[in-house]
Amino acid sequence: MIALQQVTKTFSISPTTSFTAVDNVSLTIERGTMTILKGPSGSGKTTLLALIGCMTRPSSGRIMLQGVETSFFQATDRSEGFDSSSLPERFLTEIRRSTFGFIFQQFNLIKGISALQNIMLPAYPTGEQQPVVRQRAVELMEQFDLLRHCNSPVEWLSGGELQRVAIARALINNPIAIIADEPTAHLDSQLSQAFMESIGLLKDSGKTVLIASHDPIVYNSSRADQVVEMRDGRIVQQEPPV
Ligand SMILES: Nc1ncnc2c1ncn2[C@@H]1O[C@H](COP(=O)(O)OP(=O)(O)OP(=O)(O)O)[C@@H](O)[C@H]1O
Repeated sequence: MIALQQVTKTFSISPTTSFTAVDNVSLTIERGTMTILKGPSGSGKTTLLALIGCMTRPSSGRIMLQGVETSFFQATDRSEGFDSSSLPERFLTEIRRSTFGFIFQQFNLIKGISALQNIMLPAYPTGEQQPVVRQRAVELMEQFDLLRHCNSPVEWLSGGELQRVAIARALINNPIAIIADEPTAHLDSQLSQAFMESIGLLKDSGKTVLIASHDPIVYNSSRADQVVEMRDGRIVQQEPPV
């Protein structure tokens, strides 16, 4: 479903110097599987997630997303898929919205608005009818046992509830894939386990899951299908081996 071919991302850090955060990475992620990126701080995990999630463009190499069901996609020869590294910006944005749901470190929920409104937020730019989005958000709140907090400002919620709001928000546009960056960084081990259980259920429902983490609870999880270890922007080990 997701294939990276010799992807490199280089940042200019001054007029004369550049830094290569992701260096010649080739990786295949099958649909409906869970892939964990592990590695020390600065090894390029977040940058690789951003590349896969169409949030930034590679300096070189190709990123292919196949079988993504958007109208744009359907108008294209599906057997060839998309090379997201060569698409114009607005198509990238559309693909990002319809393909990926994002869970960030510290969850990035907006204080002062309700849990329900937080969950609905990623759907606003799609122009979908509000009552339809609201109904879907309510259903997600029910699924994640959050209904009684529908109208609570998120600052009233516990750590576990915030985590479930973040997962529900990532699902509001019914994405094919979930991308999570260090989702357990601020959770105790019990909540981290709970997170992996929830995310494992999403995998069981057919979602592709991609997580960057240096938490052993995540990368040692029995739910992972593939663990990719990074160092200095490169893949240094992959389980199972390719
Ligand atoms: N926009 C940028 N400009 C310059 N350097 C960057 C930029 N973004 C990331 N980097 C550098 O690229 C390297 C990889 O960063 P990245 O955030 O991908 O690592 P990481 O493995 O996710 O680290 P952590 O586990 O600490 O989040 C780091 O040295 C970082 O400073």
